[in-house]
Amino acid sequence: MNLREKYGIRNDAVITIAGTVGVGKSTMTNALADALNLRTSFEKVDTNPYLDKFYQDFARWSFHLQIYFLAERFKEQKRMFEYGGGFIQDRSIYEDTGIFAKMHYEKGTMSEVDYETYTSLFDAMVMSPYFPAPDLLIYLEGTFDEVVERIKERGRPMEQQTPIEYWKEMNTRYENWINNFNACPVLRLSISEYDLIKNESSVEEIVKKIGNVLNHSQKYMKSRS
Ligand SMILES: Nc1ncnc2c1ncn2[C@@H]1O[C@H](COP(=O)(O)OP(=O)(O)O)[C@@H](O)[C@H]1O
Ligand SMILES: Nc1ncnc2c1ncn2[C@H]1C[C@H](O)[C@@H](COP(=O)(O)O)O1
Repeated sequence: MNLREKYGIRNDAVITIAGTVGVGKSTMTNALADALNLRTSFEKVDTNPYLDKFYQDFARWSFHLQIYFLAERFKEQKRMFEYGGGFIQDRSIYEDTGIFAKMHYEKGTMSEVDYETYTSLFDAMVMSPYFPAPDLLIYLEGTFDEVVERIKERGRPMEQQTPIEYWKEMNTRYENWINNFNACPVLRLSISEYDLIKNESSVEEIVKKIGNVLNHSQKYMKSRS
């Protein structure tokens, strides 16, 4: 019996991994997809035509970047829908609007009219049938120092040049955002409690927690019967 069956997790489950930049979402996505034998849905960073430019000039590129991310996430959402689920997703669409677009608007690096255009497009897309909420959102949390250390260690040049205040602001926003998030069940994991790199077997503990939350979720149980 594999881990997914052992902990009663369905093969059409959609689990999204949320958390601030560098906290370990991609690493977790890969580890869980392997352990549960589910597909992955990643946000592509290397082929993003706006990301580098955006980090050099937020005000000039923030709208373009948000529209690009929205289009990419919509395509991924459609792909997951067409497969009938069975995915681990690296970052939720809820973070684009709830964290990034909002932060740039409130900090003055996205204009009001651009923000309104973006949010109306977002609302129209997210209310479509391609957007059922995921079965579970796993929120990865770490201290600010741990996260900054990981951003440094990963070494993406555009992120190294970004002032530390940007990551601090994002961290604070994430804490508020997750405390108010209610679109689907949430499992919070502290990154100091596991180490997927040095201790591969720690993934089973996480799968067990996922099974517990999913099997207590009404929506999940209802669609099972
Ligand atoms: N469990 C972990 N223990 C130690 N380092 C980790 C762990 N998960 C991720 N990392 C490291 O932290 C950095 C950021 O991880 P990544 O998965 O790319 O984050 P994200 O997708 O959230 O931006 C990478 O250098 C990665 O190797
Ligand atoms: N919606 C977004 N707006 C601005 N920047 C974003 C958005 N989504 C992702 N990003 C950035 C943050 C990182 O530099 C890369 C990849 O994110 P990561 O958390 O490392 O997977 O894209």
